[in-house]
Amino acid sequence: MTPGGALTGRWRVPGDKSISHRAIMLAAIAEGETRISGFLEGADALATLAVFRQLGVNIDGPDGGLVRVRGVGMRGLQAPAEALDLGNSGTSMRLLAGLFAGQTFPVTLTGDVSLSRRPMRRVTEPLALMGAQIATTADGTAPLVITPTAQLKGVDYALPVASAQVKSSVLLAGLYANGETCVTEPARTRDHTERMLTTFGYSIRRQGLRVCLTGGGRLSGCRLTIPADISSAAFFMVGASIAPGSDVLLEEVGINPTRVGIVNILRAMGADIELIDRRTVGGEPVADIRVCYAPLKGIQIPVDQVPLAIDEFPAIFIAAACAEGETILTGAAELRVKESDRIAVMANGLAQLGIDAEPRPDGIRIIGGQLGSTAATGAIDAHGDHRVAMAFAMAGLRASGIIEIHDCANVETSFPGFATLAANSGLNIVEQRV
Ligand SMILES: O=C(O)C1=C[C@@H](OP(=O)(O)O)[C@@H](O)[C@H](O)C1
Ligand SMILES: C=C(OP(=O)(O)O)C(=O)O
Repeated sequence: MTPGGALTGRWRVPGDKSISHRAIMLAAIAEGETRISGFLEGADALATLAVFRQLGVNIDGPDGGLVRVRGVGMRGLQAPAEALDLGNSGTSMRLLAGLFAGQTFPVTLTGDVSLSRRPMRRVTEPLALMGAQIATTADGTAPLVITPTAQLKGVDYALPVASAQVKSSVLLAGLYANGETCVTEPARTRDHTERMLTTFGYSIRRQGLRVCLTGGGRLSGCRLTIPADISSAAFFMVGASIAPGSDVLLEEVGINPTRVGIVNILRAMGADIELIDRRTVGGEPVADIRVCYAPLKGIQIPVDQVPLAIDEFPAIFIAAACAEGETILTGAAELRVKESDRIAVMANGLAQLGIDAEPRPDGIRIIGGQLGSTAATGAIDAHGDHRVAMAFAMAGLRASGIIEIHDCANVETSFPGFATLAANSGLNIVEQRV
């Protein structure tokens, strides 16, 4: 990365990762065919797709974001010949643990080094309350070995952490359980599972923070269009906000209210963001997002925005480094159990660039205004975390020297083609494969 530049132009970032996973899962167990467009052809979503092929589901594509799934119905999945490797994808492992808990065959779920370190008891414990039998390592991590149970039973579960993955895991198991399954969240988290179940014709009841469904129903294949991923758009929203002269239009981005923390937080910092032509695509609200450069100021990030921006904090920390004054994040301990410990890894990277960043158990304090004014240059270790790598790429717009980002091949998990798109939009970035 050589310093400087501005972002300009209009483009569509790849499809939403969370929605792509769910589209394949529900299409596979639906009756009839589902045609999906806008599917994310990134490693995480492809891992979910490959799993269902191993379970005997006939899937065409992806081809230019188009996927055709011939659903096998609730009871049509077949035993896989070997363990299912989910790579780097926490969403795949946690949601599939729920979906597979109610099957009649055993399944083993494995992942890469990062995924094998992440906590899985948050799903195995509520699933055990439903009668599921899932073994983890002594540390509560993958591999997950799922042994079939005669019949799952519904549960009324209060989530201890605000996690859409845990909520979704329990709801997917609930499809196979006797009676009603209810989940109550401590704070609203992304609701793509609930929306998509509705799109596939499954009845969901929501009251405030509580969502319920009754097991034993069926899903009907449908047509789905997946919006562009706001979590991928976030890097360009931050890049355009921090680089003078920037003016970008990000097309057809999902603006589900459970995902718009990045817009709310950047606006509170003074960003110039306009949501244009709001409409609904595939059961999800979308808009074109225009972002122009504007000077940012540091803020205390409202705690209620944390679940709504949970994957965007690496990018937000770069915005904070460029803002005037200090930014404080609290209530975000979950960041420590993502693909990397995003508080520690980001604090180390910011320190490497000469920025004062004080990590805390549940957040961080960042003193802004230093990027560009210090000898902001150096080698950053992304620790294999796609979002850390892309966040530091955007820092290049304001750094005073070359930034080298190491261990960043996993960018492909959520954003295939990121470096090319970023270079075409004005970032001075060169990809080197080792
Ligand atoms: O349900 C989902 O698709 C996701 C939920 C979030 O995880 P948690 O449920 O652990 O907060 C998020 O970080 C992840 O990238 C995707
Ligand atoms: C946390 C993330 O994904 P996952 O949990 O699916 O690995 C992410 O994409 O930032």
